[in-house]
Amino acid sequence: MASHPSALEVRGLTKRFDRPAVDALDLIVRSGEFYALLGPNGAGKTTTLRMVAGLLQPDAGSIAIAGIDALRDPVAAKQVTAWVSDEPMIYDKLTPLEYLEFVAGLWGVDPVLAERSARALLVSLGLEANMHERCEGFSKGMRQKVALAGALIHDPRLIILDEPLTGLDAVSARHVKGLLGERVRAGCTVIMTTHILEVAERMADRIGVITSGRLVAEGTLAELRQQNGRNDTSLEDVFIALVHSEAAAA
Ligand SMILES: Nc1ncnc2c1ncn2[C@@H]1O[C@H](COP(=O)(O)OP(=O)(O)OP(=O)(O)O)[C@@H](O)[C@H]1O
Repeated sequence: MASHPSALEVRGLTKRFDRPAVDALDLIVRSGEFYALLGPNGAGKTTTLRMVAGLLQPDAGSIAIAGIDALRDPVAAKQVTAWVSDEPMIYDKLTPLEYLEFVAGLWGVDPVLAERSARALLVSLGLEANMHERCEGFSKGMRQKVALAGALIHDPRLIILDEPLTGLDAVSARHVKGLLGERVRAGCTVIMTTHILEVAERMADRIGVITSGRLVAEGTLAELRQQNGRNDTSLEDVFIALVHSEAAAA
């Protein structure tokens, strides 16, 4: 995957419910970058990512993950992709270690390697002390971290996260950010939605802004500022200006 220039290439992606949620969206995320997908509530971020992750069938368009046609070959695409939703689903009766070993087994990861990776993931997410406790007593934040570890256990090259930091305390958020930063430095690609603009500002190589199912701005923070003639303002100011101007144009 590292050899393919784009980790994700979406063309004309469209999904309609009672009205268009994603509207002929074109989006390219380069291999090895940390890409933050921003947008107001209902902009179409989750719908886009659910289609990319193979959980929702598009009405039209194409999705290529590291050059793999994800609509024609969803299994190959999923093999290199992690999906972390904002509603973590884990097995309550298992301990985190058992859960990770179970997920690794589904992916066919060698058991010795799986146990080593599982322990390393749980340690880096601050769950070392809870490794052998059943997940049923865990808080939402702890469950979120177990779900994240489960999504990373098969060593995916493209990591897609929908609001991964919501509900996490400062220490847990730091663990998650640290882990994602590490993965990017190791050559993985991260695509993340967030309403925490400060995180996008600090972590993202590039930022895309979606409103009404379309990409309305994209670039580094410096480029977004420049495009908006706001050279010394925060991402929050740029974001609000963008969303206002799109709403006014609609
Ligand atoms: N299963 C569904 N059935 C009907 N409408 C849906 C469904 N899922 C999403 N939508 C609609 O599609 C639009 C885009 O929703 P989506 O969840 O993708 O937005 P979002 O950008 O992720 O928003 P948020 O920031 O609030 O999570 C919204 O109008 C939403 O109501």
